[in-house]
Amino acid sequence: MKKIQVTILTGFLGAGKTTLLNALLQQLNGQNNVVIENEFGQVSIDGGLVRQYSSDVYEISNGCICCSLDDELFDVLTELVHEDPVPDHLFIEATGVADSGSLSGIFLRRDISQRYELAQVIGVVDATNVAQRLEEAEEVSRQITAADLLVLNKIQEATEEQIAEARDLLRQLNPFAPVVPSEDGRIPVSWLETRRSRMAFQLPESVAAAAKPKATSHLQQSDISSTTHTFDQPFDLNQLRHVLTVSLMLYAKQIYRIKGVVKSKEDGQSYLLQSTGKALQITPAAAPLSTDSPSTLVVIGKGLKKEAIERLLRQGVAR
Ligand SMILES: Nc1nc2c(ncn2[C@@H]2O[C@H](COP(=O)(O)OP(=O)(O)OP(=O)(O)O)[C@@H](O)[C@H]2O)c(=O)[nH]1
Repeated sequence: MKKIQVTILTGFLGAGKTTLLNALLQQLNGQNNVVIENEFGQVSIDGGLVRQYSSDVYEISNGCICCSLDDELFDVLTELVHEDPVPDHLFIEATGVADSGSLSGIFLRRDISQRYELAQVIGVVDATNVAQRLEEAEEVSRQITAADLLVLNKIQEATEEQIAEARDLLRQLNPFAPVVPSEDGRIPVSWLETRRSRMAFQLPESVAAAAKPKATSHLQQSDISSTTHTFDQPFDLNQLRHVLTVSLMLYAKQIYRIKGVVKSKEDGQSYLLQSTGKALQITPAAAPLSTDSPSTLVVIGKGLKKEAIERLLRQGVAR
């Protein structure tokens, strides 16, 4: 029986996993691919973005699938093998703080490995900030170490020194994985061809240990958290941009990521808002994103205080 090929995308918050996934799906257009989107916040934003390129998207929000191995992920994996036709390829976008070792471990369990083959773990790295992120968040080195292929993304934004330093760090942490540079997640689709993940050769005992549901999730141990903010009133986008640009400079060590949809007072349209580090993008939403409120923003970082962030965002609401 032909097994479903699995590619796991890991990488820290905002490194470019969704961008890479969309770039790959565009190139694979017409193939029978399925996507599982796992997001850190309570509200899924990426699912809507990926759905532009794949109709078969399963969303698992509010929790890491590497921590809830017995729940939603298993349900989806069980459902997929009953699809007709059975998908050829499953892409899983892990959350930015996922433990890729545990996630890969699931595909080595005997019941799962009968129908699925872990082809590759792709680690996405932001060339402009990987050195800093390695110091700030312990998840980053684990994600890099567990990858079969490392995509060094955003190289057009990075200096030559940053790229050289990033390459050195990646080589030290993971000498096995080829490093592919990319702009906006674009890599040749040939990198997906017939591979078998290095993780697929782990010893059965270590696999079983890795894939065991843990009493406490690593998110409970991590000091990274998310807050979700919904607004019925539209925003003054210039004002919001100003407030956020200043805040991202001031709180660069606390706010890792903001993403969501905001409605503009000026033209009544919805805009996609994304920040990674100090970089902020507000662009027209290409497709309607299914959020319950006209504006929904998810903020991810360390030591976040919901009320303070809410006050800050409200400064961007149109008067
Ligand atoms: N300038 C620039 N921006 C990029 C590039 N690749 C991705 N981005 C932007 O970086 C932001 C984060 O990209 P995503 O693909 O959503 O990152 P992610 O890793 O999926 O993020 P999370 O799911 O939140 O962990 C978005 O605003 C992208 O448009 C790039 O090569 N250059």
